[in-house]
Amino acid sequence: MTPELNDIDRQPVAKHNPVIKQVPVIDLAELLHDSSSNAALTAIDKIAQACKTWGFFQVINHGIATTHIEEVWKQTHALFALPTKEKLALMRSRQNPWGFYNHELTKNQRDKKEVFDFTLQDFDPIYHQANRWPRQHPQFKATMLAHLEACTTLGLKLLEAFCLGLNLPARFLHPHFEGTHTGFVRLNYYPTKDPLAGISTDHSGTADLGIHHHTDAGGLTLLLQDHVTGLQVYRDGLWYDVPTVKGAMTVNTGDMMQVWSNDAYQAPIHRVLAMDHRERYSIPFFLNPAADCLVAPVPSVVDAKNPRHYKPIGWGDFRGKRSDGDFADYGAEVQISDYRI
Ligand SMILES: O=C(O)CCC(=O)C(=O)O
Ligand SMILES: [Fe+2]
Repeated sequence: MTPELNDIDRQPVAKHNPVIKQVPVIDLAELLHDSSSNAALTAIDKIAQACKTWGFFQVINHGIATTHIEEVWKQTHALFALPTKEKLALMRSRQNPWGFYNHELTKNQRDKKEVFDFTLQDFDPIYHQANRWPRQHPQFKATMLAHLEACTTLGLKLLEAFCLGLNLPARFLHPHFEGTHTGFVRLNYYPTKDPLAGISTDHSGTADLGIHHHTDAGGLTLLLQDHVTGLQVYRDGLWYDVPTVKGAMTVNTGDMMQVWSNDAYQAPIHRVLAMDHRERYSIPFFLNPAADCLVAPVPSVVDAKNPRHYKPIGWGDFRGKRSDGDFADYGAEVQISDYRI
């Protein structure tokens, strides 16, 4: 499929970078310790404000141990350093999206990256498939599953702040997630060389970006970035760099949060530049609702002046279609705009 001529990815990069000043770095210490304290209320306010503007913010003192994060990075580097043949043995398929992939598409264009995806062990109510794990690194599986769990705990805490910011009870959305969520972790590797160089394949379209522009499909995303910049967010016709902050996790809202909030919160359009000089790694965790969840604007955020903007979206179906589009070109990728009233 030919990309649209007027592609968002061809818009200019901002000369000044207000993201650095405006995407807040929010200290979660008080929120995690005593969510009714004044400092926690300030943090909740900042989170809601960020969700209504850039859709991005960074969190520090997020409760995930530095030693754990270091181990996650170590295992991530080791995975992508495996010989190509061994990575290809972990390759995902259309039926089973878990494992390695080196020619992922975003909006039907090939990304210059390699990825490795996994979900909860023995719980996959959308695809009913098993995780793939590398035999060569026995510690990998335990480290990664611990990471999924740590991110889930933090993600559910942030979900409370997201709800409070919409004047909903803190745990209003929890029934769609707790014990039933379909979240997953992705390891991203952006090499300087095209990952398909030297591999014979019919997927040879140019990969001119690390990830082409997209919004994340689910509730919210918790991202570990390494020290190499490359992530950019799109706003009003311009692209802005999202800085890397040592020890922080970068958070952004996803499509389902935009739908629940009836557009009060924005799922930001973002992308990653192609790495030409320095390789880059990142590790997003996508907190996604239960497979059978029907996502629709929350009644209390809708009124006569601000009617419902979306028809209900069956999460399992939406996610399945998005993952198909990542795998291969099956026509236009599904978007929440397809459900707009
Ligand atoms: O690599 C990054 O910083 C962002 C990755 C991302 O947007 C994604 O995997 O959806
Ligand atoms: Fe993303």
